[in-house]
Order: sequence, then C-alpha cells, then structure tokens
Amino acid sequence: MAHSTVMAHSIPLPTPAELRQEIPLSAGLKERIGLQRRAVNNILAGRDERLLVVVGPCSIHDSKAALDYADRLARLSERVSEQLLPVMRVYVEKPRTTVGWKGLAYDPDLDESGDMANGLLRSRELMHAVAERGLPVATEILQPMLAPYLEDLLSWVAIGARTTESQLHRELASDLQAAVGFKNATSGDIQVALDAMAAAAHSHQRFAMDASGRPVVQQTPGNPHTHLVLRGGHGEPNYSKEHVRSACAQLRKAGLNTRLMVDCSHANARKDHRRQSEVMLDVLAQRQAGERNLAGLMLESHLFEGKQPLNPGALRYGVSVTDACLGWDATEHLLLTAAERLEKSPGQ
Ligand SMILES: O=C[C@H](O)[C@H](O)COP(=O)(O)O
Ligand SMILES: C=C(OP(=O)(O)O)C(=O)O
Repeated sequence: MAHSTVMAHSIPLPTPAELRQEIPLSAGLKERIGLQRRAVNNILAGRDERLLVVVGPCSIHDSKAALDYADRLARLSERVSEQLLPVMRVYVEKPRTTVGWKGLAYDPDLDESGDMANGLLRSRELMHAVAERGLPVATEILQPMLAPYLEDLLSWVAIGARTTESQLHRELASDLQAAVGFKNATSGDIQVALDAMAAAAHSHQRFAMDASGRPVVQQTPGNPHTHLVLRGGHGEPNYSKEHVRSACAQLRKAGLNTRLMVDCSHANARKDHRRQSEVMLDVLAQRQAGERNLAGLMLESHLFEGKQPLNPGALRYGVSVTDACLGWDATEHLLLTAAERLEKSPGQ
C-alpha cells in the first residue's frame, strides 16, 4: 500500500452566503428558474407531454467551451421547445470508480492543486451564466456540502449510480427544491433507486450547513419530484421495452412515480458514446408505440466527439476529459430528429 507523504492542512472556503453574495441571483432569474423547475416537474408528473432531455458534457473542465456549448443548446432549445425540454448538464463533480480528476469544483486548474475555493466560484459562475442564457441547469450532487452553494441555480439534480444507496444523499434529495433523478446502481439493481425515491419523499432530520456555514440540525420538507433513471449496469443495458415495463411495474407496486428517464450513455451504451444514438432512437420508438412512462432522456455530449487524456498542456478544445461524448453535430441531429418524430405522433 502506498503511504502518502502529503502534510495534513486545511484551507478556509467561503460560506454559501458569501459565494451567493458574490454571484447573486436576480429576482428575474430566480423567477425563471422557478418556472423551469415547474416545467420539469410537470413533465415528470405527466402534465406536460414533452420529453425532458438532460444533455451536455460528461464533466466541465473548461468554462469557455461549456458556454460555447450552452449558446448552441440555447439556440437549439428554441427550435425544439414544442416537443422537448432540454436541460444542460453542468457537472462540476465526478464520482470516480477508483481515483481520477474529480471535477471543476475540486480541481479547476486540472493540476491536482485542488483550489476548491476557486472551484466553487467557477462552478457557480458557470451555472449562473448558463441559467442566464435561458437554459435550465442540471448537475449531479456528490458532496452534500456543495448543495447550499449551488442549489438555487438548479432545475434538475442527479444522484448517481454510486450514491443512490447512500442515506446522506437521500436526505439531501429530500431537502432539494429541484426534481431529483436517482440512477440505478452500477450493478444494475434498480431497487436501490426505488428505495431512494421513497426515502427522499419523506421529511428527515439531518446534519447540514446553513448559509452562514454553521452546522445545523435541519428538518427537510421531503421531495415529491423524484424519479428513476435507467443507466444500465454491469456493462448491460436496461432500456429495452421489457426493462422499462418491468421497472414501471416495480415502481407502480411501490406506489412511486412511474414516469422515468433513460440515460443513453454509461452501461446503456456499453460505454461506447456512439451507441447513445441507438439507445435514443429505441426509446423514441417506444414512446411512439405508446409507452407514456418514458418522460426523459440523458445524453453525454460535448462540442467534439470522444474523449482525451487530461494533459493540461495539450488539451483539445471542447473534448471531454472524462467519459467519451457525442459531438455537437450528432447531438443537434438527434434532438431535431426527436422533435420531428414527437411532432408526428403528438400525445404519445
Ligand atoms: O460519467 C461518469 C463516469 O462513468 C464515472 O464518473 C466513473 O468514471 P471512472 O470509471 O472513469 O472513474
Ligand atoms: C457519473 C454519471 O453517471 P452514473 O452515476 O450513472 O455512472 C454521470 O452521469 O456523469
């Protein structure tokens, strides 16, 4: 076992209130985010038949490229808004299988210097800029402590495959105002996500941090806006008609929301980003065949296709440094195809 020679040290961070003061939400933006959250919730509740599409880079490592992506997505959103509600993935934390770069919030300079104060600032700045472009913002919350710094900007939150079973994340979800999608486990087990939905719907007393950074006992309200995200498991997909029906039957039996999302990436694409199109087209065909429980899709997409090693001196612009992504052109084509197909079969 390798022993660390790094000296223990601690560096103060801003409080959530300080960061929110530095990058405040205007009344207009706050109102718009409230409307976007309601639009997401309406889709999840079946009151709006549009398809929710959580789309964007696997992770953010370059804010400029992320905003370039946001500009394109904002323009595309206007064209597809009758059939789709695109929400941009602004993922600033990455859960790792073992070790690896953990995201903009942890290491914004990509050099293991771990400047988390700057990471928090850049994460909030970026989410704010994406929201100002009129796009609803999605992220995975991995570190519950980060929620008070960012949650006012979020319209949809993922609890990832590696943390859906965690009580701390379920308690966190029960406090969020945004809708929360719980992924099935990396093993493919979906029961953990159903348990998470039931737990998050409840009120909890939890250890939390208030806006001033003070530890508090918090009573959460419970979150009624949760849903399952099928992401495949153990390298095997779980988006087929049979998988969707079986998941819905389990959700129904448990008295939970049967409207769910398919993550077209990860094990559903067998870790091959190009297969995301196949998954998406299959899900669209299921919708067109009358499967009303398919409320949303997730795509991992960046400006350019594929991925690259994280080599700070030699990074290609707009290419993922974590999971491989679809490029913009393929993404645009897929979203336009989806809108066109859903337009032809309204009400499906
Ligand atoms: O999309 C996310 C990745 O699959 C997840 O963060 C795990 O990544 P890793 O296996 O490269 O660590
Ligand atoms: C980490 C992710 O997914 P999962 O939790 O399904 O592995 C992700 O969507 O970035």
